[in-house]
Parts: sequence; structure tokens; C-alpha cells
Amino acid sequence: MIFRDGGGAVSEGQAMQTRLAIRGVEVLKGYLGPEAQAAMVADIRGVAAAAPLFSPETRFGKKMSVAMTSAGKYGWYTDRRGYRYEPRHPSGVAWPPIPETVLSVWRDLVSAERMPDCCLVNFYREGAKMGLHQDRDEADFSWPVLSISLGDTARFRIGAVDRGGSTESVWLESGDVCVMGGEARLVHHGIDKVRFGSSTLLSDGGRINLTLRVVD
Ligand SMILES: O=C(O)CCC(=O)C(=O)O
Ligand SMILES: [Fe+2]
Repeated sequence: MIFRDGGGAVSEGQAMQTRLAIRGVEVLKGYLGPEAQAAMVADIRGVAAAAPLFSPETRFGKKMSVAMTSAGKYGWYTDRRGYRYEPRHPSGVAWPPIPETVLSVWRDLVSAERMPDCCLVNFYREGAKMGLHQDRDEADFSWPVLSISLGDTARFRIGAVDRGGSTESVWLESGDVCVMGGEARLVHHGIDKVRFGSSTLLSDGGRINLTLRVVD
């Protein structure tokens, strides 16, 4: 594990890092430095070229404001039939493999033996957001969910495992990584808003979130 608490000396090429815990969700601020972020974006552009972004409908028939695609054995998908994992992109092609730059974050923070089955790619254009929800379409909640933020800053809201009640929020910036595991594996969470144009990582603005999960 290469994460280090903030304030200490960091070697060349590594970003300054701070660690927060909010409702059991670990937030590793500045985990990825600018070069690592740029390399990951290039890899994600490759994923989106092979498996184009689409905006699915929720099970209630409402089109999501976030555009998405996936890499890995499965892709996350939703339509009126409900939330689920699919072995193929809606066009029929297999999902491309999860890029090595992304897997290496999982290896360093979660496991070197068991790789994630899905890397969901969420793309937030201007005005896109994601309502409070739980990640619960997976078979084994003992594996954490790891999420990587790239591009524009977003307000991440975190509630409790049960519905309702108070929430807290944290601003996620480009290069931040969140780990939702243990007691926090099933907390409600969502993206309230994105400060469009706050980062220069993506030339046309927007935010990419990568969510890595073990599915089977
Ligand atoms: O965009 C984010 O940071 C959160 C994404 C998320 O919660 C999800 O895809 O399940
Ligand atoms: Fe989620």
C-alpha cells in the first residue's frame, strides 16, 4: 500500500495525500497525482471507444443524467427490468478489459489476489448528478467498493445504511479515491452536484468516476 497520511514528504511523481473517514467511508484525498490521472483518462478514453457511453433508464423509467459504460467481466446496467450486471455492452460487444492503471489502485488498496469484475465508468456532463442509493447488486458485500474521481470536483453525499436520516458530504477532487468497505459497504451515497469546469484534466470539462466492484 503506497498511501501515506498527508503532511509527510512525498517522493517525486506522487501527490500530497490526506486521509479522511466519513461515516466509515475512507476518502484518500490526492491519491493520484496529475500524471497518473492523465494516464488513466487516456485508458478510459480507450474503454469508451470500444464500449461507447450510454445513459440508461432507471427501473422507474427515468433516463439517468450520468452517461456510463463499463470494463471488465461485467458491466453495470439498468432499464425497466431493474439494476443488474450484464456480460455485454448494449451493442452486443464484450466489455473491454479493465485497464492496468486502474487495477493497480485496487491492488494497492484492496487485494492483490482478487481483481474486481466490473469497472463502472460514470461520466458527468454539465448538470449531471446521481441520487442517493446503495451499491447492492453484488453477491458478496465483504469486498469493498473502490471509487476513483477524475476531472471536475463533485459533492459526494453520504448517509447511513438505513434509508433516511442525516447525511454528510465531502468534495471529491480529481485524483481522490474512496473505499466503501466493512460497515460502510452498504451506506447510501450519491453525487449532489459537480462544479462544472473546476478541473482542467478533461479539455471539455466534466467528471469521470470509476467504481470498481467484485460482482460474483
Ligand atoms: O460518481 C460517484 O462518485 C459515485 C458513483 C456511484 O455511486 C455508483 O456508480 O454507484
Ligand atoms: Fe454507488
